[in-house]
Amino acid sequence: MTLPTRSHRGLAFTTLGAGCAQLGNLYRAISDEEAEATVRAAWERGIRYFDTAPHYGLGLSERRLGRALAAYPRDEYVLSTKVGRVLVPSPETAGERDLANGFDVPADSRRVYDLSRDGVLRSIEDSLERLGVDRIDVVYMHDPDDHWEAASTTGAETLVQLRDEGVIGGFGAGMNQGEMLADLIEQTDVDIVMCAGRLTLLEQDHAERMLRLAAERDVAVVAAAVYNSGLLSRESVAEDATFNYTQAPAGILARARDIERICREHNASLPAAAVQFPLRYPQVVSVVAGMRGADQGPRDGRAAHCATLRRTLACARRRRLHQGGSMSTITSVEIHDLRFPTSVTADGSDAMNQDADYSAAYVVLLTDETVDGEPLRGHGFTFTIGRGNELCAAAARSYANHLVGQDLDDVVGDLGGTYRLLASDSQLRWLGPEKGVVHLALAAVMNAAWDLAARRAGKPLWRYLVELPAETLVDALDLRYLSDELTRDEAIAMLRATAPLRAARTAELEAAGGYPCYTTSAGWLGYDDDKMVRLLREAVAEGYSHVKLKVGRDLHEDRRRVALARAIIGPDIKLMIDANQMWDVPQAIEWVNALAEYDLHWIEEPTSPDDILGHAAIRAAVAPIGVATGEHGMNRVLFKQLLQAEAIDYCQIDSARMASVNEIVAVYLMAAKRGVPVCPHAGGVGLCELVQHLSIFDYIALTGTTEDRVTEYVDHLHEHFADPCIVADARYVVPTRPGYSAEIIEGSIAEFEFPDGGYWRQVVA
Ligand SMILES: C[C@H](O)[C@@H](O)[C@@H](O)[C@H](O)C(=O)O
Repeated sequence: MTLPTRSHRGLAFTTLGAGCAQLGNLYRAISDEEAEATVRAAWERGIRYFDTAPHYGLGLSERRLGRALAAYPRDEYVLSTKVGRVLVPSPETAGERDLANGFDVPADSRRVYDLSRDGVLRSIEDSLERLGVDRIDVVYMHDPDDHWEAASTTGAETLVQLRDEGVIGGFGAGMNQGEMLADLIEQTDVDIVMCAGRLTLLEQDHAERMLRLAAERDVAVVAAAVYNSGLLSRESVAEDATFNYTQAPAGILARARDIERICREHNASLPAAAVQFPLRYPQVVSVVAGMRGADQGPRDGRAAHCATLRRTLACARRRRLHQGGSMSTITSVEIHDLRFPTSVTADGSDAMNQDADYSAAYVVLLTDETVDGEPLRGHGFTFTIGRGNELCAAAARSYANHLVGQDLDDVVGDLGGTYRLLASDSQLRWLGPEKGVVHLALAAVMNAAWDLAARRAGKPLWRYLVELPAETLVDALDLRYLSDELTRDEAIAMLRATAPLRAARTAELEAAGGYPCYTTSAGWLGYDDDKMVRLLREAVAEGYSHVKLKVGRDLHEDRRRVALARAIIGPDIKLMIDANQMWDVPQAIEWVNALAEYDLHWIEEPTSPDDILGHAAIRAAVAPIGVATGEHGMNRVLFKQLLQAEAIDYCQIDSARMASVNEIVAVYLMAAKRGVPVCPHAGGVGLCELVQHLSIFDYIALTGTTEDRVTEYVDHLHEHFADPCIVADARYVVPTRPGYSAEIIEGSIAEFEFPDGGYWRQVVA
């Protein structure tokens, strides 16, 4: 089995390559057997890219590597060597050792720098012979720092010719600097460059231009000396470690320790992170690391989630540039498992969920910034109904930890990047993907990130979204897997089209008293008739035009309750029913039609939330009663299909199940394109606080209408929020305070934290 490969111009490089200077007795002599065992161990580890040079031990490395590789099929590995230093016999020094150049070999030849046509041809001919092969895949000009003229003319021209003749697969240069490599990419026809010690955890500045040009010109990059000659090669940075071949200066040691700490916080090994780091650049095809002995050399090992690590390290670097000064970061995260005992009073009860304790896996992102003297924080949560909330809390911690230590500008200035950083965690993703506990947890963390962004901007979330440029908002969205339904350009065009209308729409909505809502508060299945009737009467008095009842346990009972409700609310108020996934498709059709005489507006969640075609079948069979679903819609792809299959009349996104604005606005756009009203789900703790922002955004930035649109409202638990939603005259009053209205007050956390909050301790006692 080989390590993963990255291909470039027909050559498949394993992402880890073996640097073979040690085979030439670098610093100390090794035996031929040891050399062979080293190569064998690399092969067994899956390495299929080997790099050598005449310079390494005056040809010894090439000879040993050639002998060891003869055991393997030539087509199965990539081989590179170098030109520039031509070896010429030196009988006068034959009795000495080559230690001045770092190699413990007899100095029976010497190096003459020569990138003339003859020099290059001779060097390659000798290398072919020493390696015992008939072709070399890649030839690098070796350290041409002082030989620009020859490298860019005769050197490059000769190698182009050899490439055309098929003697070599491709060519480039290998150097300890980025600038000249960039110049070579710009001015010659190189295929690949090897950059040593300048594209590492500690150093990237000198590689920036090279990387940019390599991307533009489709030139591959190999990173070498990624430990900066020792400093990053051990789990802990040693006091006497070397940096680029000399004793590491104090400043460099401090930076390396900084990185060591960050690695530790991300549960990553420092050497593994050093090897992984350059591979984050798509231009990099391989990291070449030195090998010695069968048991040594680089291992893929325990690497961090690299995207996180990379961002964190970039942040650490910027912090140093700011000299510890003005930069703000996410300093820590708090996670709370909050459970409110709603099952005691049957609030929230339905046919499927009879004893819901409305719960929140609540996330607070803490920063070292203040706004008007108050600490800036981001608050978010996902909603569950009790048991299992601890799983969401644990998963939320796994995600939120990625953000700790990150620059606030990075996190809130690029919420698309932040989302991708978390959603693409290559290990957590496996637990979904994009569904279940991990996705709920992602929703909690991203809700907190959006809250943070809006608070920092000093705007309520709806306004923050409305005022974002179309491209910026679209770049924050997750449009992956949606392009067959909605392209980036379409999304931008839709948002741009409403830009001139937004100010007027905002004023209209405010003048109208806010966004219309319906109430479910009277309709919980565990309420007796008296309570239902009382609450329905209150709803009518408060001006609701729509109310919803839970159904689905007993048809006989449902007929009785629905008839009673209709009698109380009269003929004009729209009545919706909600079965919370109780039925199979035929049963749903039968049951709904048996209640149809009570003039129903929609049937919600008639069957499995995943059954797209089932919803379509029900819709066809119960029309004109509409079909609504979505509170258990796991992700944007499910909504895409519900829309494509024309399976729903009302789209009920859930603000704490899909991964926040990044996913939800994508669904809003798809629904708007198809003309399907979005009527968000909000039967839970805190969901009303969130969805008001989304509905208002929908009105102002997308649809401009409230026709046939109502957002759910349930009158529970708002007292626990620092900025509770306000509903008056059956409308969500447009919120004005900064953020996503997601903050839960300290006292409620102390009381309802599970299992140690005041309330729960008392229950257990
Ligand atoms: C268990 C919950 O209260 C659900 O019944 C609730 O979310 C409901 O489905 C709704 O539509 O509000």
